[in-house]
Amino acid sequence: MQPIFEVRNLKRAFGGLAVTNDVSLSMAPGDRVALIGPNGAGKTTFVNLVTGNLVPDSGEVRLGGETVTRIDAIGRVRRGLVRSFQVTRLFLDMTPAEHVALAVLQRDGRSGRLFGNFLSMPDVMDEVGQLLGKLGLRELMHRKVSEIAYGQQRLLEIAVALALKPKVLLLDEPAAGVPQSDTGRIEQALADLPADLAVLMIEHDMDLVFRFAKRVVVLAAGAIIFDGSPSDVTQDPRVREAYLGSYANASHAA
Ligand SMILES: Nc1ncnc2c1ncn2[C@@H]1O[C@H](COP(=O)(O)OP(=O)(O)OP(=O)(O)O)[C@@H](O)[C@H]1O
Repeated sequence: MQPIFEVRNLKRAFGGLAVTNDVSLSMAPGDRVALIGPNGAGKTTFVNLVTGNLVPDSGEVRLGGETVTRIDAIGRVRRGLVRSFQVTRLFLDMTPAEHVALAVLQRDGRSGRLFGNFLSMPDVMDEVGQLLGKLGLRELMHRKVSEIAYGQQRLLEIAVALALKPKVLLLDEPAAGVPQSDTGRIEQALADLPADLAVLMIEHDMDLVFRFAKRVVVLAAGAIIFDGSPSDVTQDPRVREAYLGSYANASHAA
């Protein structure tokens, strides 16, 4: 299958430190990939380079066959490369319905109407209701974000990302900070993601990685040291040395 997403020989250094060191990666529609690696391995920097929040020193990012390396973050979102909205970027005084409605309007290029009463636009609100319903947030759609639980806020991040109709979704630790009792709902939301969506998830929780991912990519000191199946990753000596050594002593790798 043709890749929907490709990174070729991406490099970025800070000072003398090569934080992204010649990284190449490709994903096909429907892929479920976990990106793991020890603290400071360069995962966040890699995602920032991919989304257009950071500029690489060299290399290429391609989306659906088009080179997007020089296109800004908003242009990449328009082309279907979406990063999950972070809880820290949700507006506490706004409701889930408002967040998702704004994303729908932005996606459709109708953001000129942002200041209109979009809550009374039936086409928008039908979609908002459906999306929030799928994530179990329908009952809470008109509550303030500040009044809903942290796990529900994290589900709202996913709803906002899905409202943008992504082709490639980058999820940054979707279950981090969520109490154990609520992680099942996040996992269910991940399991229910559209089948043709390519998903790259950064995750420290290895149990979640093994349940979600069909493929695991390991980054260490800015370079990919493993790209293969979840069953092989634990056997790989370089991975064990770089990463899983610390995991062996804890149920959740840090
Ligand atoms: N803007 C910056 N200026 C200088 N150094 C940076 C900058 N951003 C990141 N780094 C360095 O790059 C390295 C990789 O950081 P990065 O946050 O990408 O790693 P990470 O794998 O996401 O780590 P974690 O799992 O802890 O979030 C670290 O050594 C970090 O200090």
